[in-house]
Amino acid sequence: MRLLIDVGNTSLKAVLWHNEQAQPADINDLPWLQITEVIYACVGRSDLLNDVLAQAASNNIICFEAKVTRTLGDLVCAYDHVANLGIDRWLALIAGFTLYPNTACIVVDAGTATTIDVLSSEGVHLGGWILPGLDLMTSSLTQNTQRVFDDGKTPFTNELGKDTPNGLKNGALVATIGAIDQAKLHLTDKKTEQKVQMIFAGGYGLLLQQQFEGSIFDSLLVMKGLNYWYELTETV
Ligand SMILES: Nc1ncnc2c1ncn2[C@@H]1O[C@H](COP(=O)(O)OP(=O)(O)O)[C@@H](O)[C@H]1O
Ligand SMILES: CC(C)(COP(=O)(O)O)[C@@H](O)C(=O)NCCC(=O)O
Ligand SMILES: [K+]
Repeated sequence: MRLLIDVGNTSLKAVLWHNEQAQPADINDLPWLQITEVIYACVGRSDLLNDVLAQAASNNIICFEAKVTRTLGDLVCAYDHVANLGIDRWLALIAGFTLYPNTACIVVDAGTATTIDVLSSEGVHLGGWILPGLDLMTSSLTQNTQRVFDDGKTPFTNELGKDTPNGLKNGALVATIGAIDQAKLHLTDKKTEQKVQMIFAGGYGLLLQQQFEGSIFDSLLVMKGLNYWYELTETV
């Protein structure tokens, strides 16, 4: 089985991949005798990987770090400086392109930051945006104002705010929804009326997905991308 690790800015996630399925992994108690390789991606603190990579080395298990490249198969990165694109964004795009071939996609990964990436049906990454995640949007306001406060229990909804906590929370949500709506404008082709698949991932992915009809939430999107990255890269 394969150990897949995704280090974000809030948390490190690990799964064991076996028979085309993911099972949760306890990073402090790994079945090293059954692990064949470690594939990892990191946009957060790389020192969080020190222990696990040292354990892999002492078990003679090979480790691969996923990196962004200009192309991967038919997928083409929008950035000129490809190394600057977050690897988690590239992996989510790899997964979107593989799971929805020949389909234009909007890929949203809503964690510490919310990233929105636009992918043409041919696999051309047209670019994207980086927004503060919902928690960062609200905390930046509560920390930099005297009177804007959160009560820790008000949910994010798309209603108009009628007190400070729901003005704050709902403002963050609708700002994010509005940005995702803007992404659609970059794919709309009146002549072909192409289908656009919206794909959500990350800690706030399910909440955002519920705002868009016909969209999907895939909590394993980045992990699937890691797996595809390895399968598409290894043979080259
Ligand atoms: N059910 C949930 N599980 C995990 N994180 C959640 C959940 N709901 C909201 N969050 C928020 O999502 C963020 C973490 O998302 P995640 O995608 O793991 O981030 P990152 O990839 O940046 O580490 C945090 O801001 C957390 O508060
Ligand atoms: C935008 C991100 C911080 C998102 O990270 P996350 O919210 O998953 O922790 C990460 O993809 C990143 O560091 N990107 C580098 C900048 C870029 O993509 O242009
Ligand atoms: K993210």
